[in-house]
Amino acid sequence: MLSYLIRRTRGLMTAAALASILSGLFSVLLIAQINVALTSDAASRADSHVNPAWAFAGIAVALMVCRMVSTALFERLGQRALAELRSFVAQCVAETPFAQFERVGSARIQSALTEHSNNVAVLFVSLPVILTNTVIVVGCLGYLAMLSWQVFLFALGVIGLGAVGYHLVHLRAIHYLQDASSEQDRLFGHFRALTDGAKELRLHQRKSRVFMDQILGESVEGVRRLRTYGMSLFVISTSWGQFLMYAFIGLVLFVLAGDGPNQTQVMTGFALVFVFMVTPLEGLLINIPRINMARVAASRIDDITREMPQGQERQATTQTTQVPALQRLELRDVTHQYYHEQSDDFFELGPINLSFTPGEVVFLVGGNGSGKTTLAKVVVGLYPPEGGEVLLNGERVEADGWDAYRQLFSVVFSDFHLFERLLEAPREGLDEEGNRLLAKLHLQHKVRVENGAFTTQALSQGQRKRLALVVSYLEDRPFLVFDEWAADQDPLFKEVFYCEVLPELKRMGKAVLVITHDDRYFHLADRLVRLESGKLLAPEQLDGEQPTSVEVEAIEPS
Ligand SMILES: Nc1ncnc2c1ncn2[C@@H]1O[C@H](COP(=O)(O)OP(=O)(O)OP(=O)(O)O)[C@@H](O)[C@H]1O
Repeated sequence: MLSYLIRRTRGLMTAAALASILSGLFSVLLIAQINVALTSDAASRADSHVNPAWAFAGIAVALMVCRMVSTALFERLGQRALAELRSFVAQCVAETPFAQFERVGSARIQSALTEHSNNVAVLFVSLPVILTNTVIVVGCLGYLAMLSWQVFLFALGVIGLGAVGYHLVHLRAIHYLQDASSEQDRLFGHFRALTDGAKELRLHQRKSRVFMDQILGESVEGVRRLRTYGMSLFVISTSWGQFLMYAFIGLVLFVLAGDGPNQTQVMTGFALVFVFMVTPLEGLLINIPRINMARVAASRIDDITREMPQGQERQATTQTTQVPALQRLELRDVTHQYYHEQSDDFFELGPINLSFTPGEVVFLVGGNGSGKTTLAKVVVGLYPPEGGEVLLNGERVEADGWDAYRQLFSVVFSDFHLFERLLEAPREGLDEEGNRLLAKLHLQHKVRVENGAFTTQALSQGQRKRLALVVSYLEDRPFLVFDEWAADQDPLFKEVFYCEVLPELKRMGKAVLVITHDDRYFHLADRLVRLESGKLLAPEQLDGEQPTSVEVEAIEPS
């Protein structure tokens, strides 16, 4: 992921790196200039071709410009990286098969979109510091080599010793940071429970306490502890590096210095360069951990996006597929399986044999957990069948055809989501048509459609479901699916739904699949199919008996 981002921004990155390196070089030149000014006498200053004051001023201005350019460019790169990462993860989420999306889970996705992406972007803020400071440290060492090669070799030895210690501690620190990232993914799930379960938590003191202290609290604490361990190790290695630095200065000044000629000049040069080098070295030691944090975050994003393969879903966001015509839709021996990790067992749907035709209203009934919603997801192509096949107008839907296939359907799931805007392509009269439907569902005084958006969504759950019904009407797809739509409607609207809306959809030639428990209205179905433990019951077994997987044919209204 990091190398991908760096590749994507190669031009800007090279310019920013160049500016950082130049600013490091100018810093070293500046210190050399100061040292010359401090240690040279008036005669040699007069001999010099360039006025030292002007040279100093020129270098200082060049340094300022390079610093400004490098920081501004890297800041820009950081924001661009953040935007690219977020778009990339969002794209993966939008394009991955739905079952895969469910397996990854929204908590990890949230974590990737926020915290991990931020940590990667921080890298770009740290990079100029690291580059500039590396050049300063290397430049200062070079300058030291010019002053005294013995001291230079000694300095290299000390830096080598520091690097080994630093590296060993880092490996351990990264291990802690990786554990902290995994815990943080779980923490995002708890944050979601904190907001989604706001009502339940307020109603139950004990539940709230256990959740806050043991679940959320322990997770927050876990992230804190692991991050603290990791970062403390970084601090230890940073302090170790600083100690070595001062030990080195002490040894050079008080042990290695000796009493040679020009000793004061050499000593002044050493002291000046050392003191000048301390801050960049500290900057390096502080910013290197950020690179590691960014690496850990990037590898988490890699893991998450790798688990969301793209491919057959790709067309979803890159092109608009024509809604195919519907003459007949058939499921042949279709199966789908859920694996439950905790209990190590499976829920098996099917084999299912079922067909649908336009202008037909099919009711799907069955007990809780019998697999109705799962079957609806299979019918609409959210779960392409693991076994068996789906035939659209007599032709098998192939792996690359699912995205086009899904465009047949408009669904109101029981856990539906209402987007703020009506996202289907704007068309003539969309607002008027929407407002007509709102009036039909007695919502005209609460909400209106204006410029392709609902004026409010602050409505009751039942009212919001009516809005979702309006949306699916407006989408005008050939096949509509309602998952327990009427469950939270009052009797008046149940009546409107079953006795007006469904017959109207039938008249319009739509195929309709209605998941329902409203046995009062079962007689209105053209066909009733019943699921039990993932299997369709044969029509003659509707009053009980053994489930089998057979084609379910029309049941005459009783
Ligand atoms: N995303 C999922 N991952 C794993 N198992 C699931 C998932 N969704 C549903 N299941 C399992 O599949 C079975 C059928 O669930 P499904 O939601 O299809 O039933 P349903 O008939 O619609 O139930 P209800 O009437 O309560 O809505 C359940 O036992 C459930 O545990």
